[in-house]
Amino acid sequence: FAAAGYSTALVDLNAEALSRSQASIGTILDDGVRLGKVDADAAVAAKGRLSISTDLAEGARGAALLVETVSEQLAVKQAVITAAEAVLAPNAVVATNTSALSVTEIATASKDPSRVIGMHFFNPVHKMKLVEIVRGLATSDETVAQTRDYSDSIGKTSILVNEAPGLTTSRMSAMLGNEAMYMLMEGTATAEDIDTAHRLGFNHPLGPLELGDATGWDTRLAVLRYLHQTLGEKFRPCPLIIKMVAAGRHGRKTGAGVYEYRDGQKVPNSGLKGGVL
Ligand SMILES: NC(=O)c1ccc[n+]([C@@H]2O[C@H](COP(=O)([O-])OP(=O)(O)OC[C@H]3O[C@@H](n4cnc5c(N)ncnc54)[C@H](O)[C@@H]3O)[C@@H](O)[C@H]2O)c1
Repeated sequence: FAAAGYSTALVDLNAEALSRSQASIGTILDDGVRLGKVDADAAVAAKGRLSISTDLAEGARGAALLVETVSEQLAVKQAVITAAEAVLAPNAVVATNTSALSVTEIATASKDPSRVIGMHFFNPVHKMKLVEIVRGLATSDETVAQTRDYSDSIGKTSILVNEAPGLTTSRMSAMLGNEAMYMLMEGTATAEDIDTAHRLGFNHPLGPLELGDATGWDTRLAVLRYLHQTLGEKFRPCPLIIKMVAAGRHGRKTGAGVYEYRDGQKVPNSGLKGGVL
């Protein structure tokens, strides 16, 4: 937002997280200048437009747009929205970056739920073009249009999702990862070949098994269980995922998932063998 010309306030209760964020945004802009993607003066101006604060009332005062990205807990998000609304500009758009919570439910904390909407960004945010805009039950057409304009103005491509479990991206990604694990479990192909098939056959930057290792199969399993509960049988978690999580093979972060990792690097030919059940 700061790079696109908006006066931007970054708010967090944790002062250390705030300084780290400000420093990392500075590094991203400096790298952009070095790579010739960002004009040097524009980078200086963007840094100048970014302020940090541990005080929500100070950071949000008079703002036309709030994008809350606090911890993925309903009560925390609702409390932030209630507090921010006391100081935001009249008719401000209140956006939530939630990945899995209900925008409709978050909006019940607002004095005007028609102004509340989902604005779901993807990591790393400065590189990833997509924003999923999520319409809750009460979100107005005007709020959708304003949010689309904000998204366009920062150079993102937005899609509109009528609130549903897993939106579009998490739902498809969960299905793909689950199916890949069923194939591995059945011995259809090796882990390496299943990932290669997706990278070379579909031009996916990562195969579904290495992506699951990066995301963490514990997180994946939680998402699948939620989708199974809300959307039905087709999302039943693959038994191999349940087994791997029980064994502590959560992925990169535990040093092993479908593959093994040494010093953060994938060990060649370390994929779980097919037909393991
Ligand atoms: N991590 C991702 O890749 C990703 C991608 C898309 C969306 N999201 C969503 O973004 C949100 C944040 O995700 P995260 O992974 O950064 O979470 P996180 O828990 O790592 O960080 C949350 C931050 O919120 C701060 N915070 C908590 N309560 C606060 C309060 N009352 N006021 C101000 N700051 C407060 C914390 O200090 C912390 O810095 C979640 O809703 C998540 O679903 C995350």
